[in-house]
Amino acid sequence: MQSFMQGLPAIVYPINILDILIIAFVIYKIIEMISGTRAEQLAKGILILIAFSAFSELIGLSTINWVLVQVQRMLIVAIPVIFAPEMRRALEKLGKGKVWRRRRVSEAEDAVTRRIDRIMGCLQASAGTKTGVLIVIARESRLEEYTATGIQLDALVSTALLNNIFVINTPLHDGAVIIDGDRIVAASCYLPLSDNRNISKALGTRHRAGIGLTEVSDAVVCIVSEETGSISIACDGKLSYDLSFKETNQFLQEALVQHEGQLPFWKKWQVFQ
Ligand SMILES: Nc1ncnc2c1ncn2[C@@H]1O[C@H](COP(=O)(O)OP(=O)(O)OP(=O)(O)O)[C@@H](O)[C@H]1O
Repeated sequence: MQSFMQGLPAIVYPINILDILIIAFVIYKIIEMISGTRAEQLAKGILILIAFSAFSELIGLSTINWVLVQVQRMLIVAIPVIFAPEMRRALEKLGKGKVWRRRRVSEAEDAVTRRIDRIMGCLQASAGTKTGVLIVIARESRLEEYTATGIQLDALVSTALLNNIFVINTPLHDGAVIIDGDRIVAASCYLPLSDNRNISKALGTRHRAGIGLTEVSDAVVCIVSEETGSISIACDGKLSYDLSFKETNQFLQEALVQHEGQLPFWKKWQVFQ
């Protein structure tokens, strides 16, 4: 503690305040990122361990303190191994930032609206027949890693084709369809499952996979439940559950048409995909 105090500058310059504010912001973001995940429990456990270790040193319990210090050292090696998937996810979230997004061709509003109508056609038909559906609509984040897990299609988006893909017991019905622009890029794709503990247990893996992808990308994911026929949309790691047709349409319009309109002018020019 004393050495820490000695390390502090005698005069506080604006740069020191900026330094502290950046650290505070990073800690806040880490807490926000791990909240509701397995890592939250681990962080609490480590804090308790550090508190015990400091307390044992303070009152002179040298053997206990030695054990606790060794455990902490061991954790430095164990944590990256145990939490490799979570750390990968956290880095992916970091990469979700605008810096890494690709440039896209801007589309006319009516072309996006027409595509939404075709997707809505499939969602409505599937909700009626209680057919499980998982449709990913790409925005700016790159999704090649996920399209590569499925069967490549490169077909124009149409209600008939989407309906056909999700017919139960057909080769492509399992997994997600990924739409990018006016193309169905792939079907039967595997998406990363969300490990958020706050997701209702009533929702199964289809919903968890939909939410999972939106935690690591800016894609919008439409889900129809096979059990209830209800339509949900996952976006930014959150699920809007049991939406009416009107609400679904409105959500997609806002997420896709208005999103397109909000792009700064330099993003509307395609350079390289
Ligand atoms: N990681 C994944 N990526 C893509 N699709 C997945 C993934 N996990 C599950 N699915 C799809 O979800 C189906 C299983 O759905 P499950 O019944 O577990 O989920 P659910 O959310 O309860 O959906 P429903 O309400 O439709 O039953 C699988 O057959 C598969 O098509």
